[in-house]
Amino acid sequence: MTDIELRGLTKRFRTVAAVRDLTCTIKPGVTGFLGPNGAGKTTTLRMLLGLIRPTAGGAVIGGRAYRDLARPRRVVGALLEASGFHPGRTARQHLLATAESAGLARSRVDLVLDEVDLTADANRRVGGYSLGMRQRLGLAGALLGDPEVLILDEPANGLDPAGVAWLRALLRSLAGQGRTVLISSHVLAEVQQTVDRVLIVDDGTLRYAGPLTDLDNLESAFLRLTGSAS
Ligand SMILES: Nc1ncnc2c1ncn2[C@@H]1O[C@H](COP(=O)(O)OP(=O)(O)OP(=O)(O)O)[C@@H](O)[C@H]1O
Repeated sequence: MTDIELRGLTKRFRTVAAVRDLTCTIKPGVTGFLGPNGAGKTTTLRMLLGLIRPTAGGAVIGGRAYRDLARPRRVVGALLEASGFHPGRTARQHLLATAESAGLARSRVDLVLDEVDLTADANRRVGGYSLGMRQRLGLAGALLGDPEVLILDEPANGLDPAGVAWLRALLRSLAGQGRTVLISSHVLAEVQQTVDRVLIVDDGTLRYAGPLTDLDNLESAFLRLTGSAS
C-alpha cells in the first residue's frame, strides 16, 4: 500500500502562481483530481513525477521523492499525454524499447498489450493509431512496471463510450488490488462513477479533499468550490 503525499507543494512561473501550498495525502483507491482549466492539475502531476521542480514544498510517493526512487517504473506508472511515440514504431516495439531501458522483463509487454486490448493492433505502426489507441498505448506504458501507484492525466481522453467503460473497470480493478490511482479529469459524470475520493483545485489552491460520498452532488459542489457557479 503506497501513499502519495503533497507537502506545501508550490509552483510559480514568473508572475503566475500555478500551484499554491498544496498539502494532502492520497491513499490507495481511485482519487479524482479536478479543477477548471488552468487550475494547476498538470503542473502538480509534473512535480509529482519529478519533471519540474517545485518553487517550495515537495511531493513524495511511498515516502520518497520520485527522483530518489531506485526503480521508478516499478513504483509509479504515469500517463501525461498520449504523444511522443515514434510514429514509425509499432506498439510492441515501443513497449519493448521502454521495457529494455527501464530494466523490465520483456514478458510484461504482451501482458500489458492484452490488458489494454491492443494485442490485435500491436504490430501496427503507432503513426496510424487513433487518439484512443494512442491513449491505450500510453496506459500500457504506465502499467509496464506493474506499479503500485498510477498517475494519469485525462486518461479517458479520446476513448469511445465502450473505451470509457473499459477504462472505468480497469481503474476499479487496479484499486481493488490495493493500488493508488490518481486521475485528472474534466468529465464529472465519469469521475462520479469511477472514483472513491476527490481533490478539487482552483487557482492553484486545494478547495476540497475527501470522499466522493461526502458531496451530495459532484457537479454543484465543483461549481460552488471553483467559483464557476452562475
Ligand atoms: N511552463 C509554463 N510556463 C508558464 N506558465 C505555465 C507553465 N505551465 C503552466 N503554466 C500556467 O500555470 C497555470 C496552471 O496550468 P496547468 O496546466 O497546471 O493547469 P491544468 O489544471 O492542468 O489545466 P487544464 O485543465 O486546462 O489542463 C496556468 O495559468 C498555466 O498557464
